[in-house]
Amino acid sequence: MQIKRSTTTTMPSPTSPPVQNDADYFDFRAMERVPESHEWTGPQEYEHPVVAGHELEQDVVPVVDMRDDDDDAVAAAAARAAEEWGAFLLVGHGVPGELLARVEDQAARLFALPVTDKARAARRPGGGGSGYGVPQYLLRYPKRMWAEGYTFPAAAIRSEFRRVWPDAGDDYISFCAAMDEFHVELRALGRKLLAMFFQALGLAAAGGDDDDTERKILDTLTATMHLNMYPKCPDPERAVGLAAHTDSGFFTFIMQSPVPGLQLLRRRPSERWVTVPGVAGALVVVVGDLFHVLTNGRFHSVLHRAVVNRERDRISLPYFLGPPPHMKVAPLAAAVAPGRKAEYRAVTWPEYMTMREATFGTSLSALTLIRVAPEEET
Ligand SMILES: C=C1C[C@]23C[C@H]1CC[C@H]2[C@@]12CCC[C@@](C)(C(=O)O1)[C@H]2[C@@H]3C(=O)O
Ligand SMILES: O=C(O)CCC(=O)C(=O)O
Ligand SMILES: [Fe+2]
Repeated sequence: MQIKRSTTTTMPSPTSPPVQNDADYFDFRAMERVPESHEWTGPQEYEHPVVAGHELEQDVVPVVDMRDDDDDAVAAAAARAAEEWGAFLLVGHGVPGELLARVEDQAARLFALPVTDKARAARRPGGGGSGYGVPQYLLRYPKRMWAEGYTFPAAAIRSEFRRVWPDAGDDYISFCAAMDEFHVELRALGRKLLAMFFQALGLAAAGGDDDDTERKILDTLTATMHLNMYPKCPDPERAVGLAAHTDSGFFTFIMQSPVPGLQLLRRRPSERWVTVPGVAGALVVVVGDLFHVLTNGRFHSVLHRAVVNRERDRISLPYFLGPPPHMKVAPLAAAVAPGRKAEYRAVTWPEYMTMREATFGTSLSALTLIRVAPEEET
C-alpha cells in the first residue's frame, strides 16, 4: 500500500537550498514555549495513531536474544524480524551495561556544555558532514526539530572532539575513552550481526560470487556515530524530535536512554506508530535502505521517527553501519529468487544520498529511483 502524504504540509520545493541557520545554536533550555521556528502545525506527514509497543501481540516489537546457544535459531530470528518489522530489540549482545551508561552520561555532558563551546564544533560546508548541528538532510524541512545532534566518523573520534575541547583535558579524555570503547564493541557486534544475516540469507555456505562480496562487505564495514539529545519540551504535541525517515545505510544500532521516544511505522493490519519500549541494556537494530537493496527487498528499511516529551531529556546514540563511499551496492545473487531478476540497480552510498535529497518533499522513496522497471525485467 502506498503511504499518502498530506498535501497541506508546508514542504519546501525539493530544489530549495538547505541553509544552516541559527537554530544550530538554539538554546532549548531557555525556552518556555515552542517558538515558531520549531512549531510543527497542521497535519503531519504520517498522521497515524500511536500505540504502545507491548499491549497487543501484533504491536510487540520483536526481541532477539543473542545468548541463545543455537546460532542458527538466533540468525533466523534476527532475519525474520528484519523481514517483518525492519527493526528489533537486541538483548544478550554482550556490550557491558556499564559502558552503555557511561556513553550516555558522556553524551549528556557534551550537550550540557555552553552553546559557545558546541558552536566551535559546528558542521562546516565541506566538513564531510561531521560536527555539531542539524544533519544536512534535515535542513530541508521548513521547521527545525526539537533536538541537538552531533555526527562524527567512528574512526576519527579524537581529532573531531579537539574542536570541542582544544585543551584535551580530563573531560576530553573521558569522553573519547567512552566513545572509543563503544565503537570497538559495536563494530564487533555489527560484524557478528552481519555474519548472522548472511547466514540466514543462505550466504555463508553459498560459495561463488556472493562469498567474495560477503567478505568484502564485512571487511570494509564503515561506522558513523551520531548523538541525539531531545531536550524536554514545553509543548510536545507541537514539536517533532526527529521527522519520519528511513536510515540510508546497511543497518543501525540505536542505544536509547530508558526514556521512550522512538517509534516504528507498521503498515499491517492497519497503519500505526509503534513506540519502542525503553528496555535497559537493549540495543535497537534498524534496517537501512542499502540493506533493503542488498537483500533485494527481503529485509525492509523501516520508517521511524522520534517524539519528545515534557518531563525528561532523552538521549539516543545511533551507530550507522554501511559500505565505504566508493562501494557499489547491488542485490546479492543469493537474495534473488531463481528465475527472477535483481530489483534494484547498483548504487554507492553517496549516490543514494543525492537521490534521496532529490526526492525530498515528494511521495517517492529514493528506493523507487533505483528500482528496475518491470518492463526491463525479461
Ligand atoms: C551516516 C549517516 C546516516 C545519516 C546521514 C549520515 C550522518 C547523519 C545520519 C542521519 C541522522 C538523522 C537521520 C538521518 C536520516 C539524517 O538526516 O542524518 C540519518 C542519515 C541516514 O541514515 O541516512
Ligand atoms: O532517537 C532515536 O531513537 C532515533 C534516532 C534515529 O532514528 C536517527 O538518528 O537516525
Ligand atoms: Fe534513523
